[in-house]
Amino acid sequence: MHLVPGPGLPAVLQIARYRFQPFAFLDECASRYGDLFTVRFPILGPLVCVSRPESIRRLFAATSDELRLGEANDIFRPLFGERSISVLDGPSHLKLRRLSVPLFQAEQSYAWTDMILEVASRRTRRWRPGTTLSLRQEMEALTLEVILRALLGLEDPAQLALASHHARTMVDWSASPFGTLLMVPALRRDLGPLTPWKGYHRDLGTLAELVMAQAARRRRAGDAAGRRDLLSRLMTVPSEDKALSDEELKDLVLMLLFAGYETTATSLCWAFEALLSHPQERAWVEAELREVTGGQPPEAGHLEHLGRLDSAIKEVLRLFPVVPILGMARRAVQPFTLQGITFPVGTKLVPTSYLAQRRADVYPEPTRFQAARFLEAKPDPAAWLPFGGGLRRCVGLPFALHELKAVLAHVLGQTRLRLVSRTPPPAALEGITVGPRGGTRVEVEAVRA
Ligand code: HEM
Repeated sequence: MHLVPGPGLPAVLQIARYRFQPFAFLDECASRYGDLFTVRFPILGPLVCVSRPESIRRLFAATSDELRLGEANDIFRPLFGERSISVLDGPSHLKLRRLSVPLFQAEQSYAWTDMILEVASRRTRRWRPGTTLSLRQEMEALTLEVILRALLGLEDPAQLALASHHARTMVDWSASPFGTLLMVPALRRDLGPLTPWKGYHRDLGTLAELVMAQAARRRRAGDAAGRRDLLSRLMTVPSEDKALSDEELKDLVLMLLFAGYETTATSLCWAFEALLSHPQERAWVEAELREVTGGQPPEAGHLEHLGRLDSAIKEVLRLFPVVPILGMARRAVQPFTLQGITFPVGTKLVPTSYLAQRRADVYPEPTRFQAARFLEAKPDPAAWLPFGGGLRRCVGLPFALHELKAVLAHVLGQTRLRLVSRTPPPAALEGITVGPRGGTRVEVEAVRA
């Protein structure tokens, strides 16, 4: 298939560069080939990376008769489930979106603030001054607990620990050096208990059983209608024609779990990397936090007054989008024209957030971390797309922004942390997201509450 130029390296070397140096790889491609180029990855094939805002606007405005993300994600079908929102297109995809988007709207997400702050406070109280810790591990444990409680209404510590264990090991399989093997169709079979396919599906199966057991408990108790966890709310959708089958319910809940915690944990790591290595920006954010909370642990009512923190979070997501390419491709189902080039049916086009968000023609001093950048300015959806856009924009966006804010408000206000390394870490693809390599190790200097 003739596409726009791109690196001539063999596909396995391109995926290796993307895995170990994703941002550097994309920067090099953009400086050599401009704002439209093709990368080639094994199994996924050629991906045309798009970073000009007018072109991204066009991708996001496309209907499912023009571009399809589910078809481009076909490879993930055996990993996420046949009925998973990420692999569907057209009416079946819209049905799941119509059901799930309202669950995460801003007012709904605010209802979880006390729970999120409680989890953050309980976990940070365990940190001991003088010790070092990996914020990646801490933030993953925190965001996993938050999503399990919000999704399944799990409160029992033993059940939470069991569900966390299986969710964590399932992601570990895909993050391990052998995880790439999950993508190779020929290896997608049971080759023994220690192989990725078997291990991944064992954990996925256990989580699926846990979800369905929780759903069965709600049905037996007949109390789903009165509960606010997302599983119960998905089980009690208002009209018959919208009701989910058990299979749809399971795949949707597992997808929300899968999509909803590592993304947030990795974004938190980038936020700590950025704020802890820019003392002036951090002091600017913390001054407002102190003024609003009086130095006390933040409460739900405080968060709406933290405009500086909102702006800093948007700036972190601009510089360090955790999903820069994989999972974002749209497959053309009819010839699709961009920048005067007509791409044939089958072309996979990717809105490339990392490059779009660092364009000098949109953002002055594009590589500088400026916490105040979005204080007055509303981001342009075609140049600020850490959550994607159009028909496929992240379902959990308001929840994720709110969780990031609550956790950062608590940790910045109630602890004193110092980055162990003074050198900014390179990015690396770990799990399903691109995060700071090395796990963001910090020394705990003080913990207040
Ligand atoms: C900082 C945290 C997060 C980031 C950066 C993020 C990013 C993304 C991105 C880039 C996409 C693809 C969008 C596209 O292709 O246009 C996506 C899709 C999705 N996200 Fe998130 N996400 C985050 C948190 C969450 C949370 C908390 C949930 C739910 C609990 C969630 C659920 C989903 C779902 C279900 C989709 C698929 C939407 C569809 O295909 O229609 N995400 N996310």
